Amino acid sequence: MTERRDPDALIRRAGRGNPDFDQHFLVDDRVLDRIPTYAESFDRSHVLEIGAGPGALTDRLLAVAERVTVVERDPDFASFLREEFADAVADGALTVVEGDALEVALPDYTCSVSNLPYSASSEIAFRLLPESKPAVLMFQREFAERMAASVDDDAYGRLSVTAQHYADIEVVETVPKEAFDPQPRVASALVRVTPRDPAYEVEDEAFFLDFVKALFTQRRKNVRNAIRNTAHISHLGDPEAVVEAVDEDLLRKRPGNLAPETFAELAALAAAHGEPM
Ligand SMILES: C[S@@+](CC[C@H](N)C(=O)[O-])C[C@H]1O[C@@H](n2cnc3c(N)ncnc32)[C@H](O)[C@@H]1O
Repeated sequence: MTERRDPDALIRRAGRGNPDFDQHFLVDDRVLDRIPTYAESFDRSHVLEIGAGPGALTDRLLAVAERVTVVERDPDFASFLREEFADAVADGALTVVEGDALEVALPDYTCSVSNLPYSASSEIAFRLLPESKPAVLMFQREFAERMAASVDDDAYGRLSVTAQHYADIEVVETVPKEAFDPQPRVASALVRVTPRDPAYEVEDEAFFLDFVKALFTQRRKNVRNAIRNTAHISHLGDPEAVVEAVDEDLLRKRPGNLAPETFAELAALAAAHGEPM
């Protein structure tokens, strides 16, 4: 492999990151070199990178992808990237989009590989997940673990059910804060996102996601009370009719102990009996 750009030298040329703008740049070469390998099984012909900063990851993505599109909100880093990677821009391998990843139109990419800005990582993840494209994404470690958690894990919750509605989610590597400059306060983790249909049928996706959100606001109550107490969030006109339609054993469980497919069963009963508004 050709020598990749030194991340510290890129930061010296581009300017240091400002933590107030979510700018924690990866400086550990081994982590940077490994990230594209987690996307080896994906179609890497057009990679989308959200938040490129001084471009250390961009450099590694250009080595394996036919095309890379980066979205960078900071105008100084966007113009630095255009200069630093002028050859790749000129031959069409790199497109630099200056703007907010929550607002710009996304290109027709094949997979996303990104070290996300943490304050917007949840919103960006839930912009990418419904696109049904594979991804390798860096999050705060705790967030990554909640995304990937199974029903028996302590970290299991609304985030696990909603993220796994769209894809298989696995934590492929935890990354210590020392791998960044400036260092964040907490550790990070890389998550691999492999889109697939859920193992259950959902007729009305928006209602299902609202219903899951509603029940998890009462994760330690039993399902009976959680359904009764959250009709304003799940928009149910008749929550009592749902309680009557649900099996007694299930009503005694807690939302935090229900597998995604059980949420789907409950949501179907709620949609059929609860007069969703
Ligand atoms: C955690 S840094 C990652 C930088 C680089 N990819 C790396 O790994 O070193 C996140 C980057 O996202 C940019 N950013 C922050 N909010 C953004 C947003 N809403 N849309 C696009 N980029 C954003 C920041 O300016 C920063 O360059």
